[in-house]
Amino acid sequence: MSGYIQEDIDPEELAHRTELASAIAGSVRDLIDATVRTEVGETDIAEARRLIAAATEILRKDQLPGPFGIRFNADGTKRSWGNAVLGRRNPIAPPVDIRHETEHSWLEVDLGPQYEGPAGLVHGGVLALVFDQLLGSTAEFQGVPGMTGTLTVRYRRGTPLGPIRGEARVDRVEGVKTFVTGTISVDGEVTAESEGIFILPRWARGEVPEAMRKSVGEG
Ligand SMILES: CCCCCCCCCC(=O)SCCNC(=O)CCNC(=O)[C@H](O)C(C)(C)COP(=O)(O)OP(=O)(O)OC[C@H]1O[C@@H](n2cnc3c(N)ncnc32)[C@H](O)[C@@H]1OP(=O)(O)O
Repeated sequence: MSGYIQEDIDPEELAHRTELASAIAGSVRDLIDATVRTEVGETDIAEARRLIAAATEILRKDQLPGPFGIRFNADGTKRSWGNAVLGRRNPIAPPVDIRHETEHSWLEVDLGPQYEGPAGLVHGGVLALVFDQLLGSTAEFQGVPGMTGTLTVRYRRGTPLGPIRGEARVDRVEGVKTFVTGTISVDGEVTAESEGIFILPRWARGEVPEAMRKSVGEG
């Protein structure tokens, strides 16, 4: 499948590139937050836009022709830097670090004002986004990966903006389908529950490419 690119980079160089990716995405994330919450007037907005346009021009000097894709080293170390949830170089991504334990996976992330839906609460679509990645990565880590076929979310109560915790585990595997369940909670109280059915697509049946099997160093 296109978009999966083997690109062996030695650890020192990779650490350096990761630092650069995180730094620029962090700056833009800060800019997004500042933009959502700014109260400055027309003159400051005009000046800010001029500086942002100048920064954009610098970044445009050398661009990929399309999306980042998923890049991996021969040892399986994976980079999903454009990913909307995990992406180290994607300012839209919170970004999330998913931790994998033997039986379950989890994440903790602070969702700020740029993820607002109802006043002061996280947008339901953002929670679905987080669930999709958390449950999908959980299936992948357990060696039963798939594309999201169906994702259901039950919103039990509003999720306040701020720190959230997500947890997920594989419930069962039926042929090419992996059923994963998860929760999002705030201060120990579950605010949303989800079930995902992850299906190993026809094109990946047979041998699952190693790059898709394990979430090693993703994001
Ligand atoms: C290997 C890749 C790892 C990547 C992990 C990244 C995690 C991130 C999660 C995502 O965001 S993925 C992006 C959002 N999802 C998609 O874009 C998926 C788009 N849909 C498809 O590609 C296909 O419809 C899909 C792979 C889900 C199923 O197509 P197939 O042609 O492989 O399914 P097939 O017809 O062979 O059916 C296999 C089984 O799945 C069932 N099935 C098919 N589509 C389903 C569906 N949508 N929901 C639930 N079950 C479904 C189907 O009934 C059948 O059940 P049984 O085995 O019991 O007979």
